[in-house]
Amino acid sequence: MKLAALAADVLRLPTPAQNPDVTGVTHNAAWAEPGSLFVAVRGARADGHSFMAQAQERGAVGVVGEGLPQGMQTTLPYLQVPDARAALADLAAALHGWPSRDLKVVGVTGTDGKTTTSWMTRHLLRAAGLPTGLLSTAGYELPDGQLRQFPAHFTTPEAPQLQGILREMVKDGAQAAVLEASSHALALHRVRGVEWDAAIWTHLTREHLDFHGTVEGYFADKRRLIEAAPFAVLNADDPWTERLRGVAPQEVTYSAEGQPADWQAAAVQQSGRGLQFRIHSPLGEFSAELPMIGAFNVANALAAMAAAAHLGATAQQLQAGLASFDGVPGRMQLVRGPGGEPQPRVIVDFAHTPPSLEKALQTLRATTEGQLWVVIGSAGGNRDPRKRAPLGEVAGRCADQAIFTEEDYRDTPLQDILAEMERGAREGAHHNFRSIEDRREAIRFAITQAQPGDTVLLAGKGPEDTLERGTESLPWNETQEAADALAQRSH
Ligand SMILES: CC(=O)N[C@H]1[C@@H](OP(=O)(O)OP(=O)(O)OC[C@H]2O[C@@H](n3ccc(=O)[nH]c3=O)[C@H](O)[C@@H]2O)O[C@H](CO)[C@@H](O)[C@@H]1O[C@H](C)C(=O)N[C@@H](C)C(=O)N[C@H](CCC(=O)O)C(=O)O
Ligand SMILES: Nc1ncnc2c1ncn2[C@@H]1O[C@H](COP(=O)(O)OP(=O)(O)OP(=O)(O)O)[C@@H](O)[C@H]1O
Repeated sequence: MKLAALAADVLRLPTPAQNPDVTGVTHNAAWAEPGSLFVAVRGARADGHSFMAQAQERGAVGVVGEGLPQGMQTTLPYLQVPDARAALADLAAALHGWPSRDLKVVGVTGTDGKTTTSWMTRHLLRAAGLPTGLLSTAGYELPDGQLRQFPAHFTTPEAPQLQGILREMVKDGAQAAVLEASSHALALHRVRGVEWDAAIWTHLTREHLDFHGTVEGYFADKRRLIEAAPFAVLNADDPWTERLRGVAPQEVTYSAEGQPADWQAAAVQQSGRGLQFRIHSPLGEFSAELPMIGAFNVANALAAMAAAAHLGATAQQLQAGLASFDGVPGRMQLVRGPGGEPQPRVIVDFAHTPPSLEKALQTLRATTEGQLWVVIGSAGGNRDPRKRAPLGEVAGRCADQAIFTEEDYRDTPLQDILAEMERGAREGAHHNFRSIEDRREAIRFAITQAQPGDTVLLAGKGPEDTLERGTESLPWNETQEAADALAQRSH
């Protein structure tokens, strides 16, 4: 597009004196390419104007900003706007041809549950026959379902990356997209320029006050998603929902806790294999099976179903979709075994701090009839060495059997890490542990020794695809390792 057209049509500015062709837009000078427009953002740490020269060297053909700081100049055409981040988002959407207009877009916001609900929604939409893309903390997916990563990883990336990914989804045949919208993204206009079809609200608790200042500020930023959407899916169990009612032109509510709502869950049962419950909904009453752990996932499922139903999914499709949901990679992920004989339950989770390990083990304890096993290591290199002993203590205290093993020890002697974990367990007067250096062997040991009725938690690696051993980086797939060990058990 020509700079003059962007100035007039997108930024509502007078025609600039020079009129180069613009092929893209970026806020990061290091990412500028020949033909880029560089948006100089005044941030908390830097003023983007300091990087105009770098952007120009890389081929930028113009600069957009809120005004040149005193003493700074550029030979590039300079477009002055009232809000640089808003301009960045509008330009990105325009240069990518407003890809969200070609998609049914569902946004998900809230303090917890965004990633899980996004994954579930995209799975339900696919189960209903809609090729669907996904953008979440765990990466992004085109309709082919393969998880991809992008540089400078965010939950919600800056507008140029986000609009580029939406365009890629459209090119690959997506008809729908699910986007996790973080509060930072909403505050910093990263999702401005996305035309939503539905917005999901999970719930709100105190978080990120360093950035948003107050809970009110945090709420106001998150509320922006509901303000921008034509249809809202609101959590009747969350007190903040009272202040969201009537904000979107259309809305439905959901409740997993017996509140009056359009989508309700009743008779919730948790077992080792997942959740069972009844659903009362505008599509009728039906039963659901969800192979996930954690009662909060009932609420996430209701939200995902309400959004998918709005986009056309039927009750049957929702029911089948929930039953076949594989969870989010590496987040309390239930590993599917070979079937047939009873097996211990095996879970892969990325918990790698003492509090998250404790929470994961407590959650699993509630549905474990037999013994609870944990396989856990602690990273080396420049990673915090002070958590090693507390991890050992938590594992010893909260599990019946703890196996300490390697986890990306890098250049730190593995023996030192294991000795610290053992010390933590011993000082807590726990002696139910053993160390097995090789992670594969440790996993096989736990899974082959565990009995049906036991649970084995493989903690720390989650969805990571490498294992760092000294200077070596080995390909790694924890879920596959677990599935292989389960298969070996049944031979
Ligand atoms: C609080 C926040 O989100 N800040 C983001 C914001 O920073 P900022 O406005 O202070 O920008 P800055 O670093 O001062 O830089 C100003 C401008 O100069 C540019 N610059 C800067 C340096 C340079 O060498 N070259 C250059 O061009 C920058 O690209 C930027 O446009 O814009 C930057 C550029 O995109 C982001 O890197 C930065 O993310 C920081 C690193 C961050 O940690 N963000 C996290 C908190 C975040 O966004 N998290 C949420 C999820 C939160 C959750 O729910 O857990 C997310 O969506 O990922
Ligand atoms: N609906 C919910 N209500 C309360 N807690 C939840 C809910 N859903 C998930 N959680 C908890 O929050 C943790 C993170 O879930 P999830 O990854 O889905 O959230 P998130 O909002 O995407 O957070 P992040 O962006 O940090 O990944 C889960 O492991 C679980 O403990």
